[in-house]
Amino acid sequence: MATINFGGVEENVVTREEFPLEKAREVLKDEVIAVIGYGVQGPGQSLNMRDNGFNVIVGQRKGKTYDKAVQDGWVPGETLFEIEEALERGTIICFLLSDAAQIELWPTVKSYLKPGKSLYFSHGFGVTYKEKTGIIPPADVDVFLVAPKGSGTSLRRLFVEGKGLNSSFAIYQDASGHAREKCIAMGIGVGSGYLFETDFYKEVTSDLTGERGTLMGAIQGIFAAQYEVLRANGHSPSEAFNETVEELTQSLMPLVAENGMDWMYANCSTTAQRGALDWWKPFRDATKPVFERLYNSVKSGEQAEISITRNSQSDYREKLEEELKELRESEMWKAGTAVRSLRPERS
Ligand SMILES: NC(=O)C1=CN([C@@H]2O[C@H](COP(=O)(O)OP(=O)(O)OC[C@H]3O[C@@H](n4cnc5c(N)ncnc54)[C@H](O)[C@@H]3O)[C@@H](O)[C@H]2O)C=CC1
Ligand SMILES: CC(=O)[C@](C)(O)C(=O)O
Ligand SMILES: [Mg+2]
Ligand SMILES: [Mg+2]
Repeated sequence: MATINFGGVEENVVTREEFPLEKAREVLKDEVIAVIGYGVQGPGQSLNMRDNGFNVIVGQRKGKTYDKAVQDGWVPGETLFEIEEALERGTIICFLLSDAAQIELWPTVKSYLKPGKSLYFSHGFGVTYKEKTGIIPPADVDVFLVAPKGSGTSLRRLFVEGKGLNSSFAIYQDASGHAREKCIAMGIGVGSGYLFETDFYKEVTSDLTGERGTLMGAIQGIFAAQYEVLRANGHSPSEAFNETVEELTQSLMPLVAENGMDWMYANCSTTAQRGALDWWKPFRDATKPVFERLYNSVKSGEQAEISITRNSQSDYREKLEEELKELRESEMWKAGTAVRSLRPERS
């Protein structure tokens, strides 16, 4: 493992240089990797592994996503199966159903986990909250996770562009004595940039915090707050949207991604820099109590409970769709649709 200094703290990470694809292929050469579920992570991970030369099959119940798998080149009866058949054939079972659906399917999955097989997750959820999920793997299988730090959609896109998403990895149970190398080989296979080590509990608590926080929840909250203030003060939707979202995603965040916050600042006016440097701390102080409340709610298991209860309801998809529609049809995001359609490359 390479030891890298992350802002003063040394961490061990696995890079593609030290664990090249050929090594990953060698480690997994006798394995049949069964990707169960073809939602968001399923396609990204299975297609990347297939293109990387691994022996991959997909298990998906019939329906829209099954059809999508066929369109993506998975062949019924050869590389695409009903879930139970894929579970039977697979030696590494990648449990990539939604976290709530994993609970329902667990008894079935468990019945196929013969000694020597491996159980792979992309989230620490099921095992960490085992009192709520009932997911308790048998002692004679390897259990590990690789959690790409981003959407399965980006995992695939970046792979196709020759780039990668960073992933965390963790070993929960090493029955064979080879869990670690199998896990890292899977991480390389799915198209990770570098891999950093964690445990199931830390993965799930940081992940639930991140997606509720700056990655998804907080960002929408802060966008909405600024947009509303601008609109209340007479600014047009176009002006408010551009000054809240479009400039961030199109101009400034790519600069942050490339070289960090200070570099983005340095590429803006001194007027902007003066203001940003004065205002970031008040925003930090105002939101920190909310982040603390969020973290405590994750830590206590409350967020997992909500997620399981809500996402296990039979009409959860319709309800999610209603809430997404409310966002989509808010003035801010309708303005966004119009703004995007006017981007030169789209019009
Ligand atoms: N969405 C993402 O990009 C990310 C997801 N993860 C984790 O990866 C895992 C998979 O998540 P997603 O890809 O988002 O899942 P998803 O919500 O897209 O669902 C995956 C599949 O589950 C199937 N499914 C749902 N209910 C079922 C049932 N009762 N029986 C049989 N099949 C059923 C659906 O047909 C779908 O193909 C989760 O543990 C998630 O936390 C981790 C990182 C990012
Ligand atoms: C994309 C990702 O990593 C998330 C936000 O944690 C998720 O989809 O669960
Ligand atoms: Mg995540
Ligand atoms: Mg997540």
